[in-house]
Amino acid sequence: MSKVTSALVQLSDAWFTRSGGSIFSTKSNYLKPTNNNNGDIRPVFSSSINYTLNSKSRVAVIGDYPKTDFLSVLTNKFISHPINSRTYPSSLNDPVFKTELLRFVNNGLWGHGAHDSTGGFTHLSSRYEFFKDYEIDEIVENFISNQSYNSNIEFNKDKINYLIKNLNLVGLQGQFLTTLSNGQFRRARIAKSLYSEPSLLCIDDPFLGLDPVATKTVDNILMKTSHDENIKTTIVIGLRNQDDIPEWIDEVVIVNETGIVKSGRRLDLLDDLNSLKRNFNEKHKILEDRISKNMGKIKKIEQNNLIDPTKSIVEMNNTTVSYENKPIIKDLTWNVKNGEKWHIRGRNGSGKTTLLSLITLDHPQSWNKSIKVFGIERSPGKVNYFDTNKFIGFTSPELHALYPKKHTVFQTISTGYIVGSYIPPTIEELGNEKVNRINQFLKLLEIDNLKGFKFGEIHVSKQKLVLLIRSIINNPKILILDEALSAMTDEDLIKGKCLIDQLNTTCLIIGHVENEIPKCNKYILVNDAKRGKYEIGDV
Ligand SMILES: Nc1ncnc2c1ncn2[C@@H]1O[C@H](COP(=O)(O)OP(=O)(O)OP(=O)(O)O)[C@@H](O)[C@H]1O
Repeated sequence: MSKVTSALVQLSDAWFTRSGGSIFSTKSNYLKPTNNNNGDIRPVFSSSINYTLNSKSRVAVIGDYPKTDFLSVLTNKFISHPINSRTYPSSLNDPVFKTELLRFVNNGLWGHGAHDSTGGFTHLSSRYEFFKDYEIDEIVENFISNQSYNSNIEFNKDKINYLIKNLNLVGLQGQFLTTLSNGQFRRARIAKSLYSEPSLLCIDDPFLGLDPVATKTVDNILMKTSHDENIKTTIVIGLRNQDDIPEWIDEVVIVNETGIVKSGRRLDLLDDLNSLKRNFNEKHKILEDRISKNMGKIKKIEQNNLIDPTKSIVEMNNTTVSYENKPIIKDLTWNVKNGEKWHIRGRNGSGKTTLLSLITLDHPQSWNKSIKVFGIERSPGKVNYFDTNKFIGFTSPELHALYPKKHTVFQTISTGYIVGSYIPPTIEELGNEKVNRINQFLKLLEIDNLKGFKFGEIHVSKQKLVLLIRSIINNPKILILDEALSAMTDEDLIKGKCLIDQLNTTCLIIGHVENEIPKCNKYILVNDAKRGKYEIGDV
């Protein structure tokens, strides 16, 4: 019994549903939930769960998307059946007991618009200000300490300085939140969660979209917090089967759709963890073969996309972009030829997204005569937003977070035919040819069964696949993929990569994780430590 006293979460023969339903008898003879395909009342896992999470234990939950479900179970997001099969210590009645789930991708189920699933805000750089539907901006330091909304709460300057230093946010404290890069914003969100010291903090994919240095930084602070007995927060992280598990993790819980497959000390389960990775690699290979064969058919759809490889598509000639006199892009001379596939490299905050937003005219400083896109100089009268973007396909974390969740998958893809609007055209407006093309892509990627589902109702990974199809549906001359394949499941990732590999469109690709990057033949390294010096080469 002594363990129970240190238990933070206790699951005893517990079943879970995403929302309330009447599948359980209200009497004591509780019924096993039926898999009746009836929306939310299906159980989250197909078997019951027994598990104890002890206070200050260092745990990683490993699995494909069920790991997110398991973290949701721990943080009280799902309903337990019977109700008392999940218990927290008596301190649950204590107002300071708090659980939090931090996620970096919004699946649209728990949040809308610029709000994300944890009630924070979705990163929305100034480059995409036109997406904003209400004012969300605030200073980084206030965001972390929650000052903007409650200036009466105690402000612990030492703690904030410690977090800012240890999450490498020095110099950014006074910057507006919406101006942070993706990686900077994710670190700020981790700082905010750590600042509020919840009793239990579950972080799903804590290293998502981080460069190797930032990954180490985040790893370090999570390790320190986990070991520091003066900080009451217990940290649980969610990782995919193929991810490396940090050494400071003592305990792992391997999950799949059925529930817990195995749990125990990390060092005792090394064989199981290695076999998960091996399976992942083998499955990856088999899937790659199958999908790439299937994807060959895309060539047929794309055959009229003839390309002259000698033609320049993007030219920058000594281009400079500055924020408050601080250059982010400095004297850049860059030439992208038709059909080339570029990997845009560089650390978080180095300026990769800024660079690409110059091309789409999303950046206020894109009207710069040193830039030519499709051979046309950037000056008012010569180019306009709509004509330029007619030929550019685009997907990014910002677009994903803010994309309306209420349209069907088919409608979502159909908006790829329209520049600057997210209102889907009618079938009549689309016409047969476009309707067929959408259907062909849905079929090739084996997601035609999702066609009528609402975008917000499908899994995050499938949402990313849908946005990828949306970005290529109008046969773009330039395809901009900003972290397009991150946070995808194994199978969807391979599908996404194979799809991009088959296209002969010019591609500009941002991605930090090697296996999430489609084949590229060129790269440019944006180096924030050496502004004005760019490494450009063949891959
Ligand atoms: N309006 C602004 N004022 C000041 N700094 C800004 C502004 N907008 C962006 N920045 C800074 O410009 C830099 C480049 O941001 P950008 O989003 O292009 O980086 P990135 O390389 O794409 O990063 P990540 O890999 O994290 O997505 C960042 O350091 C960011 O804080």
